[in-house]
Amino acid sequence: MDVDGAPSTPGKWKMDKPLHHHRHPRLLLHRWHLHSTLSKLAFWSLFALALFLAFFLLSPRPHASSASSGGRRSLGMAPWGGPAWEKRVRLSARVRRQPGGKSVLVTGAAGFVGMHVAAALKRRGDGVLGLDNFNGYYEPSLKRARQALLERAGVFVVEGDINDGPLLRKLFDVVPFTHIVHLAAQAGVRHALEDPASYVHSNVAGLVSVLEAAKSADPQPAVVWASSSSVYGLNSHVPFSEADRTDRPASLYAATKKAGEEIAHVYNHIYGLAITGLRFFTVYGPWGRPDMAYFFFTRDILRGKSISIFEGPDHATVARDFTYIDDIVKGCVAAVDHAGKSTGSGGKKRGPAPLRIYNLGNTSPVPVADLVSILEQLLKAKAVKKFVKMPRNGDVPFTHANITLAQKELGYHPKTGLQTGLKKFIRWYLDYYTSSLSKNGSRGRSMSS
Ligand SMILES: O=C(O)[C@H]1O[C@H](OP(=O)(O)OP(=O)(O)OC[C@H]2O[C@@H](n3ccc(=O)[nH]c3=O)[C@H](O)[C@@H]2O)[C@H](O)[C@@H](O)[C@@H]1O
Repeated sequence: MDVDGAPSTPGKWKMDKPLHHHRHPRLLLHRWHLHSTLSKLAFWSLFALALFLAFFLLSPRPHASSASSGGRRSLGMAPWGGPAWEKRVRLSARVRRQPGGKSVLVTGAAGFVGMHVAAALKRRGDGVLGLDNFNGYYEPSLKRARQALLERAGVFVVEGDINDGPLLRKLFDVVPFTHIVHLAAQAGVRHALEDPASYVHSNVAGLVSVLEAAKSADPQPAVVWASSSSVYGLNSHVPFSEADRTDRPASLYAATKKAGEEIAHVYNHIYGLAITGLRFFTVYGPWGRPDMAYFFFTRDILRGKSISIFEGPDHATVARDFTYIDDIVKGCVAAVDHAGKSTGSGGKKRGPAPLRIYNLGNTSPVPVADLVSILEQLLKAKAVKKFVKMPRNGDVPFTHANITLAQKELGYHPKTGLQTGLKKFIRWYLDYYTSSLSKNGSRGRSMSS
């Protein structure tokens, strides 16, 4: 027998196929050749199909975070590399203000927090390079508008994915970054029910990819990255302090952020990377994320569409420690300045390096119903409200940050109350979407936060 199971001699074929015994032997020989050829063809076609499928199944998935996956060509991403591209990368990352100026890679730079942090670092004279995969989790046009704003400020946002190891290595070949501010992630608590894999892809695999690049770089950068208040999960000890339990996440999103904190421990322990995790508490403000409640409540109130306000058992209010973007940016910049130094080189640890976690919240939780009242007042429009029992979707009933540690070690002092912060958001929202509608190409002219 040969590989496709065809008999090795025509005679044998003839014996195995008595129905053909009356046919001429040459005809039988011809038929056998034909059969053998077809069988081989079928075998190799199947083999090629299997290879093709395996390639697609094993390739990194093209979605997630404001920056995540290999396959940049299949994503239609701009190709990277080449002298002109390297020159742009170098120029963007060049420190303008010495001494003490930093050269920072900001992942998720076309995201909400990423754009604000990249702009703030650039403003003070640091060299800043952005990285973002511009995925379609929400309005890509909003991400492009943020990118345009950063480009005008002198920040080049490389279109690429945090899971693209060769790209990250290339960036570190071109620029010896002193810091990475890693903000690329698959955000949103409730969306994890619909696309769980995207959370693992961006928040677990993507983080590992970034830390791999950081640990191999020489010199190693210090890393500051976004964890989340959601890691407190079912913790009921208020206000939430960094010492509280975080082993009872209520959503897959929270679980991936918690996993990130453990992964950070590993890279600090084995490779001497200085790593600071920041637990953000419901960040809001101009250029925000359309998947967040304050944002889509605004849109729906203006359209006269009903909004659902979640309630706990016995109509208990659901509350969040809403934190204004400018306060968060100050916390991130301070975390960069206090990040300490990684001690390793060439993938080897040379000594202990700092590993820290800080809450960045506002310390004054506000019920969601009150958030809606403020929006109504600012928009001068009545919301069509539906009070509904909080679905089992990963949301937790309340968050409340204890920020003592960040106050003490980072000098973090949030200043903006919800009323003031939402006023700035609404001003931006109306400006952005009005100029978007008028299509005069001038939207997002200024940073309104
Ligand atoms: O602080 C955090 O760690 C997290 O903050 C937000 O998550 P969340 O606080 O759930 O923010 P929203 O999705 O804007 O929800 C705000 C509040 O509105 C409530 N809500 C949401 C949606 C809705 O239709 N109705 C409603 O009452 C939620 O239960 C929640 O209490 C972000 O979406 C996460 O990416 C981030 O990590």
